[in-house]
Amino acid sequence: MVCFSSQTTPLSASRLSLLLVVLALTFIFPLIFRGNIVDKDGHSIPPGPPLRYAFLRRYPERALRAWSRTYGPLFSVWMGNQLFVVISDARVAKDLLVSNGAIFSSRRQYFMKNQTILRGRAITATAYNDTWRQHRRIAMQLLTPKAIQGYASVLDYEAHILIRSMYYETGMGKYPINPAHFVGRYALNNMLTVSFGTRTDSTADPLTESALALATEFMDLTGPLSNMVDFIEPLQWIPTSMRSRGRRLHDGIVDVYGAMIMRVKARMDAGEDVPDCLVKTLLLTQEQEKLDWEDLCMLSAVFTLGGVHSTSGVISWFLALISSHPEVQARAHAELDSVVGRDAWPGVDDEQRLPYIRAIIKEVGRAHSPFWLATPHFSTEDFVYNGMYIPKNTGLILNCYEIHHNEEKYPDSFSFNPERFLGDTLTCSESSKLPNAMDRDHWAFGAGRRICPGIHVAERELWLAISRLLWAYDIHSLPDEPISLEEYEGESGRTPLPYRITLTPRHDRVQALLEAEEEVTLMKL
Ligand code: HEM
Repeated sequence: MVCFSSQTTPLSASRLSLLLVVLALTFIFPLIFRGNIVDKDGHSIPPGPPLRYAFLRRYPERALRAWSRTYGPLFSVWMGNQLFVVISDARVAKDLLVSNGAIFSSRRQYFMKNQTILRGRAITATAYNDTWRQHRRIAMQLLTPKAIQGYASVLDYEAHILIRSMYYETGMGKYPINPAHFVGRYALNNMLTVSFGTRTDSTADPLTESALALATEFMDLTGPLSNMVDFIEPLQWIPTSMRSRGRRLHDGIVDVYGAMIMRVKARMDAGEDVPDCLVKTLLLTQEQEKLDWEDLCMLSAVFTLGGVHSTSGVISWFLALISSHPEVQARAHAELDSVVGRDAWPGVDDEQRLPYIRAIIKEVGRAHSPFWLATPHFSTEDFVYNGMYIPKNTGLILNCYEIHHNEEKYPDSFSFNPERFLGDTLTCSESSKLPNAMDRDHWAFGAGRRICPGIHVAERELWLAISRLLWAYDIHSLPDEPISLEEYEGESGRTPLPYRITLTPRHDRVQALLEAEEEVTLMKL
């Protein structure tokens, strides 16, 4: 029984320190260690590491891989007060993100990406609601296979310019180059075409230069697990440099893309025949769709933010990998010579006839996905999966790194081996709809209702660039500059570290074709 007396005795020093320790532990413990949550039927959240984390800055995919080895294909990790479950198995990914897409298709409102930079817009930052449906529907008008036919000649032309600019820039194969600039401009021009019906000859155009700089800053600031400010709320109230960078990026997007929209509007107002593009669609339907100015700016930016680094990153990885795998390259050259020959280069219609080149592209996407953690989904209802509780408002991470290194599906998964995709005749989009998750080629484009809407155009871009680079060149690394395949840069989008290669024209027909095609008619842009 506890007695209270009016006569208090002073606490001894040792009791006081014990009390302080208890108090400190009561408040600090829950900040440091994981919490368990149990539903009304006693199901616990999936197991996971004992600590809470403020951020996982460098190579988060490696930490997730190690944890999945310990805790299994569905584990949980606390980032501050935010619970994430990490999906490291294709079957679990399909069960949750695809079959239960009605529950697992929202987005967490990250402080940096969603609240500060994109302000809940630009499709990718929008919660699973009617606005998201509306914005995605508008974007899809430009991204379906049928819509792509409308600008197919421009994609073809850009692939031509890519091969030709590399040809002359290397002095017809004499000098090495860093390909990043060339593939960056290729992907940028394709996205400028789809978004604004325009292109650039030089990335030195101030607006395009700014658009590229914004895309790079976006990648740097939006890693799903890399920003402490996303997980420690008090940091959001004070003026940190991260917060200022995020705000500057938001303003930059509105200014730069706003100016680009105004250019299109001026052309339309002047009665010019502006080609079909996202911004034309937005301007023509702005009233009917009730889109405000910020909607317009964010929607017009999203293809460049999402579709440049990613596509150019895959092509950069292709060039890095192919230089270090001469046997793969020799086989690709042999296939090209026997199927399309040397008088013409491969086009879209040749895709099914060149299974090895298709396999190379899929293998690059598997071995070096630009987004190892995809873009986290967010749950909008409580759910129990295999006896494990996934509460409403949980972030779901598609751990592509681990899924792409599943030895059952991809034996010897750390080696680059296109042969594993021979016999796969489906596009990535078709493959994502296969009933058996283990049959899907890879998960680089995400999953379920949020799957990358740019998948068709990205596949077309990759095909045109990679098949023609192989047709035109012998691609080599420099003897004294080995290319690192281990290291990455960028926080949310992975690209290889800078490297140089030589591109030696494979035969005389390369120059003949590049010069003959100089007259390629570019759509009136
Ligand atoms: C190789 C190239 C590309 C890769 C690997 C890629 C990958 C991804 C991934 C992983 C996601 C998240 C999917 C999810 O939440 O499950 C995504 C979303 C998105 N991507 Fe791509 N992407 C690529 C190219 C493009 C292109 C070319 C465009 C535009 C034309 C684009 C536009 C978008 C948009 C708007 C979203 C947000 C979708 C939403 O939240 O509903 N992407 N992409």
